[in-house]
Amino acid sequence: MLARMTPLSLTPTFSLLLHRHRRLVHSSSPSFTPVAAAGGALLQDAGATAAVLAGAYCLVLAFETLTEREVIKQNLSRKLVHISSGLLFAISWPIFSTSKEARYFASLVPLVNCLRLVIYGLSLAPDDGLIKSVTREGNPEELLRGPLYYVLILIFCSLVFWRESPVGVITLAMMCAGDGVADIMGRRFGSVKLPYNQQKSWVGSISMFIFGFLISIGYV
Ligand SMILES: Nc1ccn([C@@H]2O[C@H](COP(=O)(O)OP(=O)(O)OP(=O)(O)O)[C@@H](O)[C@H]2O)c(=O)n1
Ligand SMILES: C/C(=C\CO)CCC[C@H](C)CCC[C@H](C)CCCC(C)C
Repeated sequence: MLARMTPLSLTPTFSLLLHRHRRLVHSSSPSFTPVAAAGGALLQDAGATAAVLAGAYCLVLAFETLTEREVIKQNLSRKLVHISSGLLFAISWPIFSTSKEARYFASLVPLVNCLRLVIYGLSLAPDDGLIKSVTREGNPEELLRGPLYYVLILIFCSLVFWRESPVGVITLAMMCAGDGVADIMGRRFGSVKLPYNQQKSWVGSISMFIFGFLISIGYV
């Protein structure tokens, strides 16, 4: 089934962006050279990395603030960061250039967040806000489990699959939307548990597949 899917880079949205980008580069510079194009791509990727890094920082900060002001509970904040950060990260991929290096620039965003989690997870520096918004019980060591594995998967998907294969975005859709919604629905309506795992419910598991599938279709 995957083999028959249109590669992400060739879907209408992506090819339109690519076409516009090429037209812009050619029309704005009559003396167009490959060196100028490479410089343009580098600049575009550096700008996109800075913008997505700022977006990631603001997203975590927004949830820190909401949790600190007790607008939402810590557990809900953690799940909402879980659902939104990976999905928004994948949505940001088209703003990177079509160069070979673009995926390395994009993966800098989860890499920086990975370093952040390691630094605060090992308590090398304090960051109560981050701990409140992305952990379950408020222990710094928790940053080194779920959140750290999460950003490692973001790095892996951007480096290995990038926009060339739908496998990366499907993985992210299942991990972010599927797993996140399973938690929210399962806790609320999941009284009937799976026979082989009393921690998971039928409602949670079915919601995971439905939401993961729907978001995957949206991306592909
Ligand atoms: N298939 C699932 C998955 C989750 N849940 C509900 O969601 C809670 C949290 O599940 P999960 O996200 O898998 O576990 P966490 O320990 O929170 O793991 P993570 O760090 O990945 O969020 C479970 O206790 C359960 O109530 C469920 O009912 N059915
Ligand atoms: C709470 C989490 C997992 C546990 O289930 C997720 C932790 C997420 C990180 C702390 C922040 C990750 C940010 C992303 C790399 C980039 C988001 C970019 C976007 C444009 C907002």
